[in-house]
Amino acid sequence: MDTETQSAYQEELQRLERTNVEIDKQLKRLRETPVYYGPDLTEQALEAQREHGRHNLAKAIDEAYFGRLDFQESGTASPAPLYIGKTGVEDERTGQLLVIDWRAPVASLFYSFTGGLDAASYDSPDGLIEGLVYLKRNLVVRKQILQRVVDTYDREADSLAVGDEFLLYRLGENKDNKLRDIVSTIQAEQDRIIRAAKNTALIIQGVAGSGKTTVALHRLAFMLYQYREQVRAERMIIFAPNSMFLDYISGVLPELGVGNIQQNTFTDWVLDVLDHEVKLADPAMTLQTWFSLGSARPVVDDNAPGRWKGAVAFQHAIDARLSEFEKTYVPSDDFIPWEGARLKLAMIREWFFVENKHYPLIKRRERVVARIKRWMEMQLDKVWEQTKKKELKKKGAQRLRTYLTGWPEHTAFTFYKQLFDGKDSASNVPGPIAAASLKRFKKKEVELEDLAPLLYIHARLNGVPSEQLFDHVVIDEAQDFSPFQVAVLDMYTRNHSFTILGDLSQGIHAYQGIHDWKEFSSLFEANGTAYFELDRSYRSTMEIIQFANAVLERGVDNPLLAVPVFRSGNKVRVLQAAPAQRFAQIAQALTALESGSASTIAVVTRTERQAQELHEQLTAAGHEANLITAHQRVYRGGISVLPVYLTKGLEFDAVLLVDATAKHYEASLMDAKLLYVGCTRALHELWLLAPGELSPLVAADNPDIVTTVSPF
Ligand SMILES: Nc1ncnc2c1ncn2[C@@H]1O[C@H](COP(=O)(O)OP(=O)(O)OP(=O)(O)O)[C@@H](O)[C@H]1O
Repeated sequence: MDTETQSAYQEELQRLERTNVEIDKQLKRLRETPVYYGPDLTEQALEAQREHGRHNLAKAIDEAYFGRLDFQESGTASPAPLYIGKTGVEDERTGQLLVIDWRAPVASLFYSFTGGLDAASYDSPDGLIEGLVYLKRNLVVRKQILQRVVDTYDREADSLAVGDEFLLYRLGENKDNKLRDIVSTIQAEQDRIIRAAKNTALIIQGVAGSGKTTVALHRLAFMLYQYREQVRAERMIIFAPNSMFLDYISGVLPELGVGNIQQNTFTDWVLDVLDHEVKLADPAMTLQTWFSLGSARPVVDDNAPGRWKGAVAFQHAIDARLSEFEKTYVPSDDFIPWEGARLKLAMIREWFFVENKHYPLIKRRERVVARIKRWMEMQLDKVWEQTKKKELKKKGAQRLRTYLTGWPEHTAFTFYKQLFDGKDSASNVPGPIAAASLKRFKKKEVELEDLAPLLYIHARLNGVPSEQLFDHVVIDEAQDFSPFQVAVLDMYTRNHSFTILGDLSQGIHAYQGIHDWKEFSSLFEANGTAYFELDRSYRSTMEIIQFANAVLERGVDNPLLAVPVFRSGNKVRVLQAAPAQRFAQIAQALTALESGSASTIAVVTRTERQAQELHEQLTAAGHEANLITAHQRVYRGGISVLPVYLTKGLEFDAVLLVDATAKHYEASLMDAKLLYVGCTRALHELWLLAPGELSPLVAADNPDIVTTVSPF
């Protein structure tokens, strides 16, 4: 350590000790205060405050803060150090802020400031505050101990740019089985998204590893801080592609001190709302079909069932059918409960179409039927003779039952099925889709692409109760969502408040997902949506990113390429072998990677069946590995064997991509995206094995980033 670093370290050590003592003192006092369980409302509110304090201080006690920014606000005499942490801490005696919550307006300077001598500014509740930044310092504190002090900007120093040194140190670390928070190194372009206004449908196109998932989770934590009066955690939701992915990201929000946010898949959420009236066909079968090899794979175009049923045009067809249905829903006759009593059709229509117009269809029916019953009661009141009255009452009830058979009580599913029976010209469902759908519906089974239309019909028939409305919705891997899915989610979301994120280059579910973000933005008012692009990739080394970019360039027209953060590592290894050597080569490569420093390793196959077979072989050969299939709910880390399409969203220290051959990855758009997804999962090491002719998507001829030399 040079003298300057030494003195900075000493200074920070003393300051940290003072802060730790204060946090300790406050936490001790709060823990010693008996918990109030009584009925007094004021006491209850005070107890809630104390509990909040206990929770926050317990978080702050190990790691009080991670950053320092010296800022001189215009009009003040000297710079003041601001310490930024995961939660704010106040000196009880002086009221001075010892630690500033990373979500507070002033803390945004720590992230948005990118260097230079010019004035910096941030938005505060009192307007724009301007001033000069003198120092930006990163601090690593673990269990109250100061481990590292790194100055990333110093006004007095030679270089005035904010340095990447600390970021690179964090990116170079190994990963375990959970995604982590990034509060100490949020980048300026990510911070803009995290702090974007609430009532907007935010659409984010971000390259692989650009931090989309991480940023979305931080955005939720920010919203709960900034808009605490308007949003509740339990009314916010994250939609992710599968349960294993949800498990993988489940650590971030608690690390940020946020609990109770719903995390779900679109499928499970819809099935719940529909009260499990239908069940989903095994998604593993769907995946196996769409990810089968070469010519076995069905054609992906706008007539693929997912694209067709996910289109806004289908929503409009359903709208037309619902309007038609509404017009003809009410029976066409007067209601005659018994001779001598007649309820005119005009009256029933008046109740249905005028008086209850604002209710959803099923509710309207319920209200009108209740009204008819009340009308019958009134007619019966006019009859004095009790036996007669009883007889008429029975008859009336019977006739009402018959009358209502012409007025069926539809569920979303019974209504939806009709669209496919060929009698309905408005829906115009292509023959093959209708036939396949009806076959499934007989078993009360539906596919993923049926869920949005079903929920839409459900909402139109029954309305959306206010307790089912979300305050904010995050859709991760949104390129795999259809416009219809987003449109129906919008019905369940207050103020169109969305964070929609994904990467078109990773659109491997093109048979159901979008091809352009405009398919989503056109669903919202022009001034209610904002679009961001993230093109820097933080996950992988420079070599891996350049290699993966080359894969994309070979298979995709005008690809969105990732810009690597300058973190250099080992070259990507591309090793060829004879087909007969396949397993021996995989086993040797895995053993070599296991002996390195990687904590998490993925062995990536092209299909699920290959993953199962390889897992068996590896286990028999003594490797301890977890097989990941479409049904997996928990991600365990260590060595995972999985098909390439299930690696989406995950990351591993090392990736061993087997079967990188021409047979498994053709020169096609879909295969290029698949291979790109597989390659971009690697943080530090990427190895590709090709037992046979090398895939035309793989460029092994750039010696700066690729080696073909076998280490074994
Ligand atoms: N500002 C940052 N500081 C440190 N690490 C970061 C930062 N941004 C992203 N990362 C890291 O980069 C990796 C990728 O992040 P994340 O999974 O959120 O990206 P993504 O865009 O959702 O990726 P993909 O689309 O490829 O699944 C994670 O390990 C994350 O911790």
